[in-house]
Amino acid sequence: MRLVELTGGIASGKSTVSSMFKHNHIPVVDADIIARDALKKNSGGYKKVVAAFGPDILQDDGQVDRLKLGRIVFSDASKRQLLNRLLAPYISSGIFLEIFKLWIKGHKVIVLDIPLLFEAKMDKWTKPIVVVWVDPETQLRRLVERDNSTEEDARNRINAQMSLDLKKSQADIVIDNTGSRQDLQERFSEVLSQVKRPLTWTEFWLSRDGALSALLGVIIGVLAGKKLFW
Ligand SMILES: CC(C)(COP(=O)(O)OP(=O)(O)OC[C@H]1O[C@@H](n2cnc3c(N)ncnc32)[C@H](O)[C@@H]1O)[C@@H](O)C(=O)NCCC(=O)NCCS
Ligand SMILES: Nc1ncnc2c1ncn2[C@@H]1O[C@H](COP(=O)(O)OP(=O)(O)OP(=O)(O)O)[C@@H](O)[C@H]1O
Repeated sequence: MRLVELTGGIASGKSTVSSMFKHNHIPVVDADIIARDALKKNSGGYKKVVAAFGPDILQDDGQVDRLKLGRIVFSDASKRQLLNRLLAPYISSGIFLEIFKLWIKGHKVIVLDIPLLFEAKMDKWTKPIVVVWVDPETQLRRLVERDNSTEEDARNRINAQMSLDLKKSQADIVIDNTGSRQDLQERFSEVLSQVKRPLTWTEFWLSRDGALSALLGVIIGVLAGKKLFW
């Protein structure tokens, strides 16, 4: 099994690239969706976060007001660390469960869309690491336009993450998404062929079919050994 990491900065274009993978029938595990589930009303993460941040972060319907919580954590590093610490176990177990479900189905290449891969030190488990990079001005402009947010809120969110240049320096593959969508599509086609190249032996043994072949090999070996000795 090949675990391809797709990461980058906020609004650098990860979701846009992950849609391209899905269009090419490669499954994507989206950590943002798992993190959203971890904050849904009455979930374990929700209870811990409400206990720590107080009922002021709730909407009238009892759900977490994400905009409000975002304003709090993206302008205060210690509160952000607290939120990360409370949700981390739910997010990592959610990611693991999704990978396991896809493994059971026999998928050999799985893309993990994890924005905070490096910050969470999860980068040792995936290969290759694909970083979607944009220049800082484009990132700020796209973030403000997409979220209809103030420039100050957008800057706070960008500054809450490790610098995109540092992430780029640790990538196996860089997708520069500063240009047009057409440029991105062309670069994506090159990346797709790298991601879909044949599995290495190690990747094969880690896939469901590889594990079943190994198990079958062991069973045959044991049976053959018994026949020889009895
Ligand atoms: C603070 C929250 C409620 C704000 O929700 P909101 O709907 O406004 O944003 P959303 O969840 O869509 O995140 C958008 C982007 O913000 C960035 N981001 C999210 N959480 C963080 C964080 N703790 N630190 C730095 N950047 C973050 C990511 O690039 C993400 O793609 C939410 O982001 C959250 O619960 N964050 C903590 C969980 C987490 O770490 N999520 C990232 C999964 S790896
Ligand atoms: N090459 C491009 N040209 C113009 N707009 C783009 C391009 N790529 C992405 N966008 C737009 O930029 C915005 C950010 O992209 P996207 O949502 O894919 O980023 P992201 O990295 O997934 O963000 P987040 O970290 O918040 O999840 C979106 O509105 C998207 O439509």
